[in-house]
Amino acid sequence: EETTPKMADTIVTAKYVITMDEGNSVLKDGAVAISNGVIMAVGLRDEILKSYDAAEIIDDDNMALLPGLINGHTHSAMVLFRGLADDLDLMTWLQNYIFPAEGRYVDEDLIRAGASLACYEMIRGGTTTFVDMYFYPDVIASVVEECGLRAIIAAPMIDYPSPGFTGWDDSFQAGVDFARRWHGKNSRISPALAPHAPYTVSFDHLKAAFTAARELDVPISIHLAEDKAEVSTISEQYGTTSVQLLSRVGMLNQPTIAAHVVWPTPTDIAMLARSQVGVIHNPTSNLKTAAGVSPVPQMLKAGVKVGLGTDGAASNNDLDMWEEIRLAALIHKGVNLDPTLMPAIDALGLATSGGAKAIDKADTIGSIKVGMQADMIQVSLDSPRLSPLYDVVSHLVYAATSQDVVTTIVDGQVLMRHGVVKTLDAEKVKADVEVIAEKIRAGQSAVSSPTPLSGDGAAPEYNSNLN
Ligand SMILES: CSC[C@H]1O[C@@H](n2cnc3c(O)ncnc32)[C@H](O)[C@@H]1O
Ligand SMILES: [Zn+2]
Repeated sequence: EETTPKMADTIVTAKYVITMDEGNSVLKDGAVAISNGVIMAVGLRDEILKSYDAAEIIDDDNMALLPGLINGHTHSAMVLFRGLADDLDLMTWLQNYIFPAEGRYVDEDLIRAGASLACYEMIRGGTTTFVDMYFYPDVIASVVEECGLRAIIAAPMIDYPSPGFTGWDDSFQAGVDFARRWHGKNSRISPALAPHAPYTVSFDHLKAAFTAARELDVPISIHLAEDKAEVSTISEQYGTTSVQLLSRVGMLNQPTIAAHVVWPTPTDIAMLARSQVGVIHNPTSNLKTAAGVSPVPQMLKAGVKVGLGTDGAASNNDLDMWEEIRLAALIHKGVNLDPTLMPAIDALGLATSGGAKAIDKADTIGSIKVGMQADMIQVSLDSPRLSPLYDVVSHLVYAATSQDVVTTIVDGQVLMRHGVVKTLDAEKVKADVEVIAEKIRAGQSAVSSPTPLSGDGAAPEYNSNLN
């Protein structure tokens, strides 16, 4: 008996639909119907095409369809500092090179150009949600509004003079104002507060950020237990660990996105497992700065929510989540001498369903299920390097690259099709970046050596080269 097809906005078909639902089901010859930015049906291709009609039908051959990737920690506009300072330990990199460069060059123009380049790179590579922490968050939010991505944008708070701020008081006030302005303004943009790290924000100020976040009903984003220098500093200053310091502050009982967590103690891991903290693993950045390797399998076993991130492109040096997925699948096998750790599906989970849990958004994104937001990507399986195919998840984790992503959809809106980003003009993005890069080149050639720290425990010299 003929029934009238229901109307959808878009139907996307795929040879494999990798749902990342509770059972990690993979649907062969499947399809998804989207209406008003939400997934209204998931099923077999023939059934969906019989039951639904749509203005746009994306019915390409040989595709994997999966949830859009979630980059749980980055500093988008730092793409402008890509390659500026490499092969350094974290604190030397940060204090002697990056903080001074930020003091010298970061302004609204840099942030607009950098965030646009970062969003272009993320859409191209299949990232649909990112968690950002950087200066001028209103500018970042306006770029995200225009390009169609989804983001948690955390306003920076730090005790030292930094771009746009003379110190804690005005960074705190600006962060609170930002959160108020963007709360509920755009369903794709969630504001957050970002006290930078336990070693750059005092105990009282961490407490103030926590109290404000609770009152404003927004999450916290923070760097935590990243390297051994931080472990020593916090131990000397407070006689405890960074995780337990956050516990004293009360932050473990508040939705908190904690980046890195390379050096948790067993007690820290048990506390994190009972907390509202999501940990974001940043394997490339941690390797490059020689911070170490986060004990992710141990945290997952204990029940900690773990997602995946790139960190900024100045320590990565790109925003490619496929590289992070592969590294997360490989590195823990190697350091633990155990090939069964981090199987492919678990590594993919860090960037999708698990990442959504870590950033407290699992009820809306991270899996392909009826009622979820329509954030999904198509990966072409046509490349010779993906042939032959026996196990699609194995190929996505161990063989695919960001260049294999051909379609990126957020909130039902097609941001990239056939590998062409539709919401940002690549030529304009590159031209705008080049204007800023020229200023940075000129500035760097005028500075013969990095700004040194003026002594043990000196404040980061953000503004040392301003004026
Ligand atoms: C206050 S805005 C964010 C601030 O964080 C700096 N940053 C970038 N990467 C890292 C990292 O791995 N650890 C600590 N801080 C980092 C960035 O340069 C900004 O100053
Ligand atoms: Zn970071």
